[in-house]
Amino acid sequence: MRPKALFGTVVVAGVGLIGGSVGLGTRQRFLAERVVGFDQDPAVLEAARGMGVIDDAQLHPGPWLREAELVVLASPARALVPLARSLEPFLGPQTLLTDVGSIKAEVCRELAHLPFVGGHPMAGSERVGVQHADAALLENAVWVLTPDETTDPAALGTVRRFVEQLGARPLETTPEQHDRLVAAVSHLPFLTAVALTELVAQSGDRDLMMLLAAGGFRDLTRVASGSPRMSRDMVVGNREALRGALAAFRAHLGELEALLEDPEAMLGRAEAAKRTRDALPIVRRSLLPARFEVVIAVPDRPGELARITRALGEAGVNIKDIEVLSIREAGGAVRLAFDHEEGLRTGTRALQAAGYEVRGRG
Ligand SMILES: NC(=O)c1ccc[n+]([C@@H]2O[C@H](COP(=O)([O-])OP(=O)(O)OC[C@H]3O[C@@H](n4cnc5c(N)ncnc54)[C@H](O)[C@@H]3O)[C@@H](O)[C@H]2O)c1
Ligand SMILES: O=C(O)C(=O)C[C@]1(C(=O)O)C=C[C@@H](O)C=C1
Repeated sequence: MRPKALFGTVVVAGVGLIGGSVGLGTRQRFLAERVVGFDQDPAVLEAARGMGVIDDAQLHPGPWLREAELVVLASPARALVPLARSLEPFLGPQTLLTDVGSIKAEVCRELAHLPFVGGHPMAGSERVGVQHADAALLENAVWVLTPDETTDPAALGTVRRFVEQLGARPLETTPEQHDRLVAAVSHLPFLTAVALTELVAQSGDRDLMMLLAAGGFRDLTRVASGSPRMSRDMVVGNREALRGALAAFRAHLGELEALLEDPEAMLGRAEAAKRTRDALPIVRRSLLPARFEVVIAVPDRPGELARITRALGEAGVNIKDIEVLSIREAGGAVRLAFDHEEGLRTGTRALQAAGYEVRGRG
């Protein structure tokens, strides 16, 4: 009784923090019949399979790729184009490609001959690798899509639907506009974090400074704990836009230094900064707490919600919260939260007995 998925086979190429989160979201929300993970590291693939991030694993490109309807490229940015080139000879005529890389102009230019739609989820964490993958990372995140004049509108529509069904919010820009915007809001913050950590690491008072570092230093340097290779690729790959942002930032620092002699003017700047920071939109990652939750595939038929609640009610399981994740033509997915471990176990059994396919939020 599982509704037809959006895709047959989805391939995630590069099963790290972001690729793993895409794989988890795709599986948890029943967006594909099968998720195949492709990575250069066999240990990553083994972990991904163990965590339920992927259904199958592949270490080398090959004829298995012909089945793919969607390939999500999720390696560090400098490897994205070579990775796509290594997969290209094996792709079927129906295969659509997208990516999650932090820079867009170069990858969109180099892959313009393919059915490719550039993408970048504006979400992540300072953690590295598939073991930290979490589908909730992508929920409610702005996900930039960067079509250009070579992009097929139907391909763009398909990738937009995929992103929406993962729970993210697609937003379109050109590849060049994307790279200018993220230079200021993502890449410059990373370089600032590196500079701040260097300042402390190279100080004669390093050990004392590390002890005194409270929220200010920790919040401002958090992204320095992310994948060094991912971050290096991101800033080096966007160096032109980043140079402009760095020049502007240096000018701001210079002005602020001068205002150390002018307390009133400094107060004005601090007040303006507070207004800007406080106006950042609040991102609601998930409606429900991730503990004691399941997602079930629900066919589009009258009375389905009543069947679900009856099955759980008869098993004596209390539903703590319920959320409709996606509604597709043939049905969708519903997330259910229970009070405790026992509710989760009994609820899962009752839903399976009623014929539903149940997935954990793992
Ligand atoms: N980390 C973030 O916060 C974040 C947020 C948004 C987008 N991104 C983008 O997502 C992509 C992945 O970043 P991540 O943080 O998940 O990195 P990660 O280091 O956690 O994972 C990268 C994975 O790619 C694999 N890999 C590397 N080269 C490969 C190749 N040639 N072929 C196959 N697999 C390969 C690695 O083994 C690893 O499993 C990057 O392009 C990055 O710019 C990252
Ligand atoms: O660590 C986080 O919270 C992030 O969202 C990471 C972050 C960012 O700079 O904001 C890092 C790189 C990406 O391309 C997108 C997001």
